[in-house]
Amino acid sequence: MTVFSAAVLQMRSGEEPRDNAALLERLVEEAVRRGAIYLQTPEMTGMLARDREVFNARLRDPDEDEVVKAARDLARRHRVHIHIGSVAVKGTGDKAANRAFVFSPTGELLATYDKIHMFDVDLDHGESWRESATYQPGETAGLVDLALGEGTARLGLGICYDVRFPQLFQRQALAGAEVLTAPAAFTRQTGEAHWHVLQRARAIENGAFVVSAAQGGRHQDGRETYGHSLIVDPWGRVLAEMAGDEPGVAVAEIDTAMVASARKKIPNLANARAFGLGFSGGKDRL
Ligand SMILES: O=C(O)CNC(=O)[C@H](CS)NC(=O)CCC(=O)C(=O)O
Repeated sequence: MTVFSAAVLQMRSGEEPRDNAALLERLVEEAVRRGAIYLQTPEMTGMLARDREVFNARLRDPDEDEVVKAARDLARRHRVHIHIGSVAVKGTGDKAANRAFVFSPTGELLATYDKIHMFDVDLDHGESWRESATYQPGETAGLVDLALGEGTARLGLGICYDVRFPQLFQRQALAGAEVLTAPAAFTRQTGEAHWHVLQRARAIENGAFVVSAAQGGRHQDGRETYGHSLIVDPWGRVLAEMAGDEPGVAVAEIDTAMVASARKKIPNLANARAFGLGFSGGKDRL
C-alpha cells in the first residue's frame, strides 16, 4: 500500500518529435512542481503523423527515438517515474509498434507494452482508421510494480482503444493491478460519446484507479482528439480532469488502500460466475 501524487500530461503532439519533446519537458516540469512522482503522457506522445512519408521518415528504433530518450533523461533529472503512454517505434518486422515505456527515477526502463487491440473502425462523417495497416499488435499484457512513496503500486498497462476491452483490465486486476491505465488519442466524436463512461466503468468494475492521459485538440496532421485526461478512483469518482483539449497537467493523490476498501465493499471480482456457464433455452451451440 502506498500514497503518491500522479499527474496526467495532456498533449497536442504534432509531426515533429523535437517539438513534442519540448512540450513534454515543459509539462514534466509543471507536474514535478506540483508534487507528482508518477507522470503519464498520452498515446503517440512522440508524433502524430497521418502522412505515411512523414511517419516513415521520423520512425526510429526505440533506443534512437528522441522522445523516448527525452523521457528517460527527464525521469532521471527530476527523480520521478515517467510512463510514456506510447510512441511509434520500429518493430521487428515491416510494421511499427505502438509502444508504452515506463522509466524509473534513475532512468531505468522498467517496462514496455505494445498495444494489443488495433483501432480498425469506420466512424461517422467518413472518419476511418486502419491501425493494423501500420502497427503490429502486441501479444502480451502489461503489468509493472512501481516503488512509489513509502510503498509500491502495481500498474496495468493499456493504450487507448484497449479501454474498450474489459477482459484485459479484469485480468490485470485479478493479477493484482491497483492502477489501470489507458493513455489515449481518442477521436473527438468517440470521446464525446464514450470517453468518461469507459474510463469510469473500468475503475468501478475492477475496484481500481484508472489514470489516462489524453491527446487533445486540432493536431498538425489535421486530426482532432478529445482531451479530458482523467484520474478516476476505485469508486468511480473523477479525482482530476483536464477540462477541455488544451495541453496541460492534472494532478491527484492516489492512496492504494482505497483499492482494498472498494473491493471489500463490492467483491464483484471474487463473485464472478458468468464465464463457463451455459445459456438457457438450448442456446449453448449458438
Ligand atoms: O495511428 C496513429 O497515428 C496513432 N494511433 C491512434 O491514434 C489510435 C489508433 S488510430 N487511436 C485510437 O486507438 C483511438 C481509439 C478511439 O478513439 C476509440 O476507441 O474510440
